[in-house]
Amino acid sequence: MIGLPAAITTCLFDLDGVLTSTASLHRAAWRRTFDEILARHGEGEFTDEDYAAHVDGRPRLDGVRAFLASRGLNPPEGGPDDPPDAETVHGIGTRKNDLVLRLIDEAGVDPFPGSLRYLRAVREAGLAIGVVTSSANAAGVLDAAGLDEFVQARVDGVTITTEGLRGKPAPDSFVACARLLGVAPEAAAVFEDALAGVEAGRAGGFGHVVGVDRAGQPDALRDAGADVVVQDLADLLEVTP
Ligand SMILES: O=P(O)(O)OC[C@H]1O[C@@H](O)[C@H](O)[C@@H](O)[C@@H]1O
Repeated sequence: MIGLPAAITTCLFDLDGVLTSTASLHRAAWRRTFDEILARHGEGEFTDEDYAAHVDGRPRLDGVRAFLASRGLNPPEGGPDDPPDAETVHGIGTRKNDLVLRLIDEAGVDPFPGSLRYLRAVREAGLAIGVVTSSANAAGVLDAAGLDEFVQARVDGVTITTEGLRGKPAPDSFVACARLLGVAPEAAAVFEDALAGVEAGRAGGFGHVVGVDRAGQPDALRDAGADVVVQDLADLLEVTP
């Protein structure tokens, strides 16, 4: 019993905040990075609402552009070789990445216990498993969390850049992972904690979209297109669809 419609043969999981608790580390690193910029421009602090609306679930540089634009700030693009102190989109992204890698290193990476139980149940039920994340750090996080053994296909921030995919909330990364696993979107379920990710699942025509509410925003997840909202993936083990 995995709490999914019978037509679903494949599960596509977001990583940070769905399988691992690293979402809070990303949010903390973004907050520190942006607060320093905002203070210099006389702007109010970066809030959880800012994170949910502009940054969560999106590729790194999209998050930099979208959030700063929401405060009327539009730094130059710069390039991937910009140093972390450069006031460019790339420099700011690198600054945040240095910070999040340090936080991940200090805190370590653990899967949510309920997510681990759910992954085991999904595998036992014979469904395919993919991971779809905007993070370019996914390989290291999956390895540190000990989750590699479950993952049959992965589309991450590196794939998004090298293949020129549009990031969430566009459905491209989920569609690419479904294609890698050889299934149509209607046969796949999407599991997401970010509003942008839920929107991507809905936009891609996926068969079932599960919103995972880690931030106290069940209504917003439903409004973004979640078919069902749970607090923890293990809640689905109790559900009769
Ligand atoms: O900076 P990274 O590791 O490539 O991650 C990009 C984004 O990945 C998403 O999974 C997170 O929700 C975002 O907070 C993060 O900004």
